[in-house]
Amino acid sequence: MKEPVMLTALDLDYQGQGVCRYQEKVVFVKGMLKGETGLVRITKDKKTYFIGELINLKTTSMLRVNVDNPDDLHYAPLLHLNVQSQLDWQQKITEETFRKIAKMDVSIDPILCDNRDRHYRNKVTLHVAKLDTLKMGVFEPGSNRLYPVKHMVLASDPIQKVILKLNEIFKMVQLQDDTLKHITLRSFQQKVMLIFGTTKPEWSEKDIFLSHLSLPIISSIYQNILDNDYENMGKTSILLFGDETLEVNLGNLKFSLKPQAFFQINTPIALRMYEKVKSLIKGKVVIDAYAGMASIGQFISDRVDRVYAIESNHEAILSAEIALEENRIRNVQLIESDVSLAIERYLPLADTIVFDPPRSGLDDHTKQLLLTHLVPEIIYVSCDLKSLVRDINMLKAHYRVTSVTPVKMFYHTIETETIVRLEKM
Ligand SMILES: C[S@@+](CC[C@H](N)C(=O)[O-])C[C@H]1O[C@@H](n2cnc3c(N)ncnc32)[C@H](O)[C@@H]1O
Repeated sequence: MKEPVMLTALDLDYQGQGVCRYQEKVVFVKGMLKGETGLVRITKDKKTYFIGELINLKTTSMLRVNVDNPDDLHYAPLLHLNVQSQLDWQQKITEETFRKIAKMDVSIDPILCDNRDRHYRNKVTLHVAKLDTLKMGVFEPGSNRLYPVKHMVLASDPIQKVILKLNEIFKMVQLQDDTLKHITLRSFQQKVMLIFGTTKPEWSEKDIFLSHLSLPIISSIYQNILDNDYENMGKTSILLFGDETLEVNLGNLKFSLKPQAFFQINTPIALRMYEKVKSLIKGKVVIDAYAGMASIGQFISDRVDRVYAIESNHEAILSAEIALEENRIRNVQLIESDVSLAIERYLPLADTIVFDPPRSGLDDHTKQLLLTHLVPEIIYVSCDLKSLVRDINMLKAHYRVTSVTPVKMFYHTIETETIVRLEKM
């Protein structure tokens, strides 16, 4: 459709897009907030809905805040919405998702949040693509167009310093070797672990980076060999410089992170989330499933008799072993396995199971088992509302939801984190 049309957004959907109506169909428009009117070009007709592109706004919402660099919206798509409205939006989409997918009216607890909405990310992955020379930036979700990143408002200060340095290198040297695909930066306090993701071990421009990256805040540099095109991290990591691990603290606990070990990206909020999980648990023998470095298992270990922590990533298990030793925790047993393979053996031993799966949620085998071997209590921590509610929809025949707590882990983005407690009926 060539001629732009004037539309008003009636709502803000779960992907942070304005929801308008045109010719009896819904139009999703990125960048529009509820109540705003603007000139929109319909770019795609998808049978049941349209996709529109905002040309300009005629009226703006009181909830809108000024964004200095519009390119930041590619990785922080809610940056133009004030923070209180982001919290309200997350509460609302949590309630709606339960209603739409599971046909459940649940009462939602107040969202767990703090007042640090910028520079909170302790981990950032930037992508590298070859244009005339190599460029470093972010991809717009769902596209392979790279937007160069100079300053990242969500990244921690030390990560930001290293991004600036990397930009200088990209500008100074006309890099050509597209073996380099990703750059991941992890930080804690003033230390940064830098991980170059390459398609193969031979990488001709490695020494250029090593000779220019002499910042005191960089405590380690790794090269990680990618196993495929769609994951940011492969199984093999080669230490090029510095310490093997990045030392981090979570409350009184210490962890030594290896490049692939999962760690929550917003440390103060993660601490509040773990405190909440701990306060919900009533059982004494707990399975920590999808355990990472068994951070939840270790955090709750002083309140329970025994924890079985199940995790499939070998580096995460190695990091967990070191942490258990350092933290002098004796009642957490690590099980290196896929959850779907180990769950059958451990489920009959436990009275609580904590799930914290990746975005895809629980596998069918695990869900079937939960319906035949009823466990008294399930705490489900999830970074994906849809898979969480889809799984609860299946479990609701035998479990009742007793609390739902949204967590503001990812300010200015459409990512959500939620804790749900279920108990056997
Ligand atoms: C969202 S993280 C949660 C980690 C941990 N609970 C925390 O708070 O740090 C999910 C973890 O599940 C692991 N994982 C993914 N698929 C798995 C599977 N099928 N079986 C066991 N672990 C898995 C990942 O390696 C990752 O460490």
